[in-house]
Amino acid sequence: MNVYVSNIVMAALSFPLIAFVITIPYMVYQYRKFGSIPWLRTLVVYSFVFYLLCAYFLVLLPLPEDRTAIVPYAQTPQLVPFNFVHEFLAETSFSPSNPSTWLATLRDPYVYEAFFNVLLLVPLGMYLRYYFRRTWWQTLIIGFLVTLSFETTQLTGLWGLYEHPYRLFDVDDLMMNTLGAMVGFWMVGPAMRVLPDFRLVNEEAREAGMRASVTKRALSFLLDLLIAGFLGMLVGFGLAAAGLSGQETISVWTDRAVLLLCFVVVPVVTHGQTLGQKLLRLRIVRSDASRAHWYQFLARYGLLYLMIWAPFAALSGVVGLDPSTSGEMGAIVNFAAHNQTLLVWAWVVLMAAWGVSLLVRAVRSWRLKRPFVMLNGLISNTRIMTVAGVERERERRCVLDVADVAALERLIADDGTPLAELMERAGTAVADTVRLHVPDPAPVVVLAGAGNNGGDGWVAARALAEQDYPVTLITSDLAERIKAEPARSTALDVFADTAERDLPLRVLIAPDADVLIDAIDGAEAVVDAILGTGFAGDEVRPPYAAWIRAANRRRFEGSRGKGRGRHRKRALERGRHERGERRSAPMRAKDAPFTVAVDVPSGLSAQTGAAARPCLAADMTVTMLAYKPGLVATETNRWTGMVTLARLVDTKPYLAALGDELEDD
Ligand SMILES: NC(=O)C1=CN([C@@H]2O[C@H](COP(=O)(O)OP(=O)(O)OC[C@H]3O[C@@H](n4cnc5c(N)ncnc54)[C@H](O)[C@@H]3O)[C@@H](O)[C@H]2O)[C@H](O)CC1
Ligand SMILES: [K+]
Repeated sequence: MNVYVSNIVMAALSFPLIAFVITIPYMVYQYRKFGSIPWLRTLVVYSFVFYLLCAYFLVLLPLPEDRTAIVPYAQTPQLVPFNFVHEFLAETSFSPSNPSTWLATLRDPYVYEAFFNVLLLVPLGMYLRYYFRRTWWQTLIIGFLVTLSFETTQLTGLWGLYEHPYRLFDVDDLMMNTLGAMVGFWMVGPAMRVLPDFRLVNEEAREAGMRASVTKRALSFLLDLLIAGFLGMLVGFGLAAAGLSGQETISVWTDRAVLLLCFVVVPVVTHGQTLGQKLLRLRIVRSDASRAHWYQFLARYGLLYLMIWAPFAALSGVVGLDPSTSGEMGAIVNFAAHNQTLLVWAWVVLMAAWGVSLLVRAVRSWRLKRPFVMLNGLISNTRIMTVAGVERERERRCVLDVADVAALERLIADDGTPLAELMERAGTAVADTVRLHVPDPAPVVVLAGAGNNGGDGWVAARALAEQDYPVTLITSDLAERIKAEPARSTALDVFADTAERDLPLRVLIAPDADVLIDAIDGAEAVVDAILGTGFAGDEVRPPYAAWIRAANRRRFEGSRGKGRGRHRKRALERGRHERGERRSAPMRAKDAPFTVAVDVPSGLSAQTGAAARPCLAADMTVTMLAYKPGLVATETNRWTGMVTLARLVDTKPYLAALGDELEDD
């Protein structure tokens, strides 16, 4: 037992070293993959590393003193399966009918070693299922390979480091370890219902990763400094080889040249990325997310260099002053030389104030979730954004009026991609968004209006049902009575498909309030495909108003559970659930379904951003082809939630054509 404990203590002592080594690569990997690093993942990953360390130490330590040591019992591999059972039965006085022998059995090395061998890989099975999302057979294979790596390391005396094996290769260990991985796999199953789902954690990390956080920028800067330091070292070797190593001025200027290369030349070549930024998917752009010019990179990093270098140069100037060599500047030099302590103190205070102001701005930007802008960024009019953030910012700045979106659709259709195909892609994009936020099949309600926005909803409903999500589609009318095209033909298609392929999609036509509320109450996701760009007016007409209210009530008040239908219905009829319409934004209920609006939240004018009564509040809006003015208007994000763009096609050429067309007008 003592050996076990001391090995774990060893692991705990060496863990900080390993953590130190892996932290920068870990951060770079996470930032590249997700854009941000949730603490939960760090906890899981580092605990996993710690666990592996413990496991390997447990099977490999203690090491023999001497490379040539022969540990007798370890020399012949034990290849008989279940040998430990035979040995145990042969050597023990265990009797099932005699309780007094039970305790002794537990203390028997054959028993507790087998038990520990199972225990050893239980955590591995847990991590594999929970964090790495492996299936049972993958866990079985990985568990076996890990234990095989233990046993072969033992058999080969740490891969030849020792001349003879110093621990026994035992088939029983292989079996017990693998069993342990499987036990862990099964054990973690029930816990996964309460543990956070990492697919959602990842999704949130991706959303948060749109921001160029201070840590991410600091890390990229650190990487750049490391790269510049390394290059500087190479240049230093070069100078030494050329016999120029002693020359102070040359090395100062070569250092500056290296900095110029890393912080100005490289960004010019890469259109705004230093190597560190490239690694972390950051980019230097102008404050409006457009491409920055070379002189802006120069200004940005030149100023930073001055801000860092100048105070130190000034300080060393003051400290190095010699009053006896005073020339023309005599009076000043004399003053500085005689008041050095005072000047150094003034310098310290100034630098401290600068440091504090940096800190305050960093904390402020963190609290207010606004980007942290440094002084040199302000002056050079440059910002560091994530590559994804730049993309989004550019999309947001390319806003199309609703009429222009219609014109764009026509251009695309004329070019051979019909509206029905666009609708197919739009609906699929919405279904993909739902699947990202509700990764396992769960009830979904699709509210589909009678226009083409509703058509997108029909496609999304089918796409989700194809992935085994039980979908309830709510429509005001029979599919054949829909007037808009291609919504009508699409809806008929989906309807026929559902019956033919027996998809889990039920269609409710103009359901009464109770049925509607029950469906929404039981949903994990709601798709709002009621009204899109075709909506006009200050009021949403029935029946859609009631649908929107039901969705908002569920969002802000949570589920009322079953059996209180009449109460809910009356409350609904009295219109008491219009919190979403009030000025102050109410809190989203904890258990509210994920609500995604198709193109624009129903009741919100895509053109003006004015919210009608009622207006649906969504967690996310997937808008088609281009941003519309209403989506970027101030104060509309309480209805839209986060807005993402589904391009559907490469719109660039069409946008250019549209621009020409508009100019001609
Ligand atoms: N941009 C694209 O690439 C694509 C967009 N698509 C989707 O189509 C809608 C626009 O469809 P449209 O048929 O023009 O209009 P809507 O469906 O938004 O609405 C028409 C529908 O609404 C009713 N209505 C209007 N005002 C009111 C009101 N005040 N109260 C109640 N009802 C109202 C009207 O009677 C009609 O029935 C766009 O948003 C996209 O989602 C396509 O998928 C193709 C690709
Ligand atoms: K909508």
